[in-house]
Amino acid sequence: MKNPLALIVDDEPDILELLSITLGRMRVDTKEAATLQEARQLLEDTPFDMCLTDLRLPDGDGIELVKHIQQVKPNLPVAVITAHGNMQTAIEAMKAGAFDFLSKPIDLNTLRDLVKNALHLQPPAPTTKESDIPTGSPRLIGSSSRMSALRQTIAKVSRSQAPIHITGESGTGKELVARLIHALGPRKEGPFVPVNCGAIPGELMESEFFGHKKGSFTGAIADKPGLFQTADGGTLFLDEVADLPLTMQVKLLRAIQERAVRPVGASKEIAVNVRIVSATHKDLAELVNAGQFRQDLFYRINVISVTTPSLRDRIEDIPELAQYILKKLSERHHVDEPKLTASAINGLKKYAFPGNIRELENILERALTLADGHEIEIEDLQLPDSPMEVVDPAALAMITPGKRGDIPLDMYLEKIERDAVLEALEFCRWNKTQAARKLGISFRAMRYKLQKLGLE
Ligand SMILES: Nc1ncnc2c1ncn2[C@@H]1O[C@H](COP(=O)(O)OP(=O)(O)OP(=O)(O)O)[C@@H](O)[C@H]1O
Repeated sequence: MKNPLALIVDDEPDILELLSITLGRMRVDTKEAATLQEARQLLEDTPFDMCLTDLRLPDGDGIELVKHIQQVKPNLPVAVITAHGNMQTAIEAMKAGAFDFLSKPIDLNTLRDLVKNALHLQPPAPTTKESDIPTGSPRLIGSSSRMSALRQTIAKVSRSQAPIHITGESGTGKELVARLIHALGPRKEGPFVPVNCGAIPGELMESEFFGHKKGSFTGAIADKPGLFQTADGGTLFLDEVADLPLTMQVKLLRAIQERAVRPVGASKEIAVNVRIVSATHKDLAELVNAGQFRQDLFYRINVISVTTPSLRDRIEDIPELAQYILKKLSERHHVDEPKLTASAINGLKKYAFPGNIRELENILERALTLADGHEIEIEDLQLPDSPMEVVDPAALAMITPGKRGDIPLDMYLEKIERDAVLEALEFCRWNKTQAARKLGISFRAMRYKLQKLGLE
């Protein structure tokens, strides 16, 4: 089999030599160019598998070459070599289409990882096809133009190593998108490690992220690897990144920039090779303006941004999504898959879905238990008239468990749910994570309930 071929562009002969020897040992052949002009010429008549370019070249800027490659060979993975600590240009290059960067002085392990990643990159797909998605990965349902555009973005960004920030309302599929980006990229054999930044108690945060040495604090009975080490070779998904306290934001930025972490109580740093994907339903730029999120970290994690559309913005996807969810639910509950009547579908299309697809899942799960027969009627959906309306507190106070009287079932159940949630929150001094645990529900489900009940 023929060796892969890399184009290496630098005007420093020592660096070219270092690159060609290292790549040669990995059985990757190289062709060298010392200027932009030479690189452009070689690209015209040689089919390369990857390109590695310095940013400062005698006749121009390496970013120009990145842009040129995006135009003439958009499928060719290109990485840039930057001066030490020059994160700004590294970010600029990734925004222009570079899949990764390497800082000087060149660390050979990082170089080898980068080359392996480049050569593993899948042939590009204009859209993510079912066949590209490894079995067991979640599916992204919806044929609307918004979803087709999202699929194309996922296919494109999954090939890059650049940090991705996903924004979108609650329940719109941000974690699902993060999982797909991982599953379609060169790190798919590595771990995908999701972490809910809002759910880790402040005092444990450093040790959770970076690990700790035995005896470094009371309760540290053994060495423990942190999330960065667990995600080594794969993707670390920072969900609800806006909830990170400022002190932790500084430490995180350092770990991302240095590509190394120091476990609590350890004297040495450990190198980690992790791709960062983050998400939040909050407006990070606004939090930066308000001084609640560090601008430097914002720039570092938001190199490429992806937005998940709300369900209201893609109503046409509701029938397909609803049927897909019903199929999953019926399999899980071992019942026949029911069909939605036309009026049920109409009802769903008119509903505002503040909790998006997660709310659709909850509505359908409840409907599946309520419906008798093979059809789900609009009544089985129990759609609230005004989803986010906060119920009159005086009316709610009249409701006591066990005495429903003439009170509509929905309102009655909501009151009981609200009381249970409030009781747990008060018991746990409004610590949502502990309250969720006490109620036996996930943190996500808790957040959804708080929003639904107007308690946030
Ligand atoms: N396009 C889609 N097709 C199929 N299922 C979807 C789609 N989008 C979201 N889901 C499902 O909806 C649920 C919520 O998605 P997910 O947890 O990814 O949302 P999220 O935006 O990360 O929510 P949050 O902001 O609350 O963390 C999951 O069960 C997910 O599988």
